[in-house]
Amino acid sequence: MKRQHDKKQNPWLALMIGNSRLHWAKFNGAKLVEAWDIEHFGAGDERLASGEWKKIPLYVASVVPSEMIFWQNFPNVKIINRDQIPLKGIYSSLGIDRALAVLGAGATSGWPILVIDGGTALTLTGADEQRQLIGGAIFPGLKLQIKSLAQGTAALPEIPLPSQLPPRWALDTKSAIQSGIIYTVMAGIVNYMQAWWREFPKGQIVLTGGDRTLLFSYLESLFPDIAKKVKVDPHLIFWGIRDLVMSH
Ligand SMILES: Nc1ncnc2c1ncn2[C@@H]1O[C@H](COP(=O)(O)OP(=O)(O)O)[C@@H](O)[C@H]1O
Ligand SMILES: CC(C)(COP(=O)(O)O)[C@@H](O)C(=O)NCCC(=O)O
Ligand SMILES: [K+]
Repeated sequence: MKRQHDKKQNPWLALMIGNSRLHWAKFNGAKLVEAWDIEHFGAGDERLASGEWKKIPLYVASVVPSEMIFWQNFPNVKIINRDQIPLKGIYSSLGIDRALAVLGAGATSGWPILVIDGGTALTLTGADEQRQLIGGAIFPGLKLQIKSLAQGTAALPEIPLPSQLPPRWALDTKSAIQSGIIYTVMAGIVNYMQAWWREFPKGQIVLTGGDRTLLFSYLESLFPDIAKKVKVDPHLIFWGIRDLVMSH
């Protein structure tokens, strides 16, 4: 990527296209000034239509290939792809969001680093001190698990996620779904965390994604000592993009 702006304070935009939402950030140089999420195919951001915003460099990464077609033609767009990510051992189909989040987490918290991204899918992605991808795991995110039960059964409704840990032993359908999804997800995540710390005792763990706050509050209730060692950062992907933009 060629540097488009010599002055350290110049504005630029970052867009991460996820499977549920578009994640936007505006930077002045290395400083993030604003971040916001918008729906796919929802009301667009009217600022983008303004002439001023069209002059600002826009760095786009996407895990939804069909959405990239629209943004490719946007003025001043730089597409971010896997070849630009300074991590070793990246496999050819690794999600660019996972690669950027690990890069951003390592750049801000240090290495080895494990990122747990509670997005549409829940992903775990680790890298060691040599910035070598260790690997990770993918499973359905909280909302997707709820939706899949509602879609695949006759009697199960699509229920909301509680902001606090629900009771484990449920006596109604809504609570039973909440319990089943939340306790199994948390047990699974903690199992991965413990395996991570066995292999990398000084390794960092950072939670991100749309469900980060919920996941962290469940973690604090269930495993307070583990929660103390885990960070939460909504902007890991943007720190990864910043790392690429500022180093070129
Ligand atoms: N306003 C919202 N719209 C959609 N999902 C949301 C919202 N607020 C929180 N979430 C949660 O965020 C998760 C999606 O995370 P997000 O990081 O936006 O996904 P992606 O990066 O895959 O687009 C869902 O599981 C959902 O529970
Ligand atoms: C696993 C993902 C669907 C997660 O996407 P998200 O939930 O953030 O929208 C995405 O990172 C992806 O499409 N990955 C490709 C497969 C892989 O990473 O191995
Ligand atoms: K994500």
